[in-house]
Amino acid sequence: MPASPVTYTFLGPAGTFTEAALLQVPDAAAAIRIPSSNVNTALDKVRDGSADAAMVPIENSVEGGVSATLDAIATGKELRILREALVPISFVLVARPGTRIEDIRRISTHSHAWAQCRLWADHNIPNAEYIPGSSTAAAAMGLLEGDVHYDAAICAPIVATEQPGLTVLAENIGDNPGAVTRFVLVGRPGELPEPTGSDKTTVVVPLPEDRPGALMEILDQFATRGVNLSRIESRPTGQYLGHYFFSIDADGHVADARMADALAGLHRISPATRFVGSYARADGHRTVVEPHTSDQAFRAAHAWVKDILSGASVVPEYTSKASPTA
Ligand SMILES: O=C(O)C(=O)C[C@]1(C(=O)O)C=C[C@@H](O)C=C1
Repeated sequence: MPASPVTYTFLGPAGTFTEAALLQVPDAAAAIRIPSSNVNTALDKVRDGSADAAMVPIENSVEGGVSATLDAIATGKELRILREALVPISFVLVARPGTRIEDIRRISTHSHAWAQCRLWADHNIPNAEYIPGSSTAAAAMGLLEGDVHYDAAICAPIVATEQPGLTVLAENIGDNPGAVTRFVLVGRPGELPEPTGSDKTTVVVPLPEDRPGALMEILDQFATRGVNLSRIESRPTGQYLGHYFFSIDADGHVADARMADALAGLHRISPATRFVGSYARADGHRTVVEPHTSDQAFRAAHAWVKDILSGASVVPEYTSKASPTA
């Protein structure tokens, strides 16, 4: 990324959970921040150079993967995930002053937010019709603009705090109190973030067709090299029925020998495999490395093969003692 000025875009407007994620990036508060109305627009701004990076949601602990993001980074001009951010999610119900819960006939919010408040809504506003919104904050701000056909919105508490024109009718209405959404900062290909020992690598692997055991082969590339997976999802490519790609997060950095070897294996099986990034984990968990999959073990193994090719003696001592023919 250029030194300065940095331009970030994010799923907006101000007050979204995505903006909260962006503000975790150390230089974001002082940078130029441009809201985008959806994930595709945000990523296109990165592709065409009008933004240096975009913060977008990728995974929710209740709802799972954010399809719009998974699909957008799997296709089109290549992008790279540069870092991740975790945001604890809690929702409030807001309306214009004077509205009572029993008055609500129509309610708007982002589809992921709605999915996380469904039980609460079933119990408390069972007859309210859901109107999809482009984000939680956009739904709330719509109430202030007046030109909307809904009476209430579900959004982050900060929107209600900063907008005196909104009344909070209910707090903590999420069905899962511990809900967390994972966001990623996406930029253009360039220098990779340094390995930290607590990293994640994201790849997109199109499933080879008409090949029995192809998925098993893909998983095996990670398993035999001791690489743990933290997320794997299949998504349709959109080309035709039955054509899928896998979006995978694996523990470790492409600079780690075992990860590089696993990715090379994926490329052999599925040459259209897309590397989406190696970046520091937000939770700081260190990658567990078995001794036989360490960088040192890979170096020793490669040196051994090199010796074989050069004609050097490569018989380990214990074999010569154990074998009567040695
Ligand atoms: O609408 C927002 O505030 C967003 O940042 C989007 C989003 C999402 O896509 O999941 C982010 C976190 C919440 O889970 C709900 C909505």
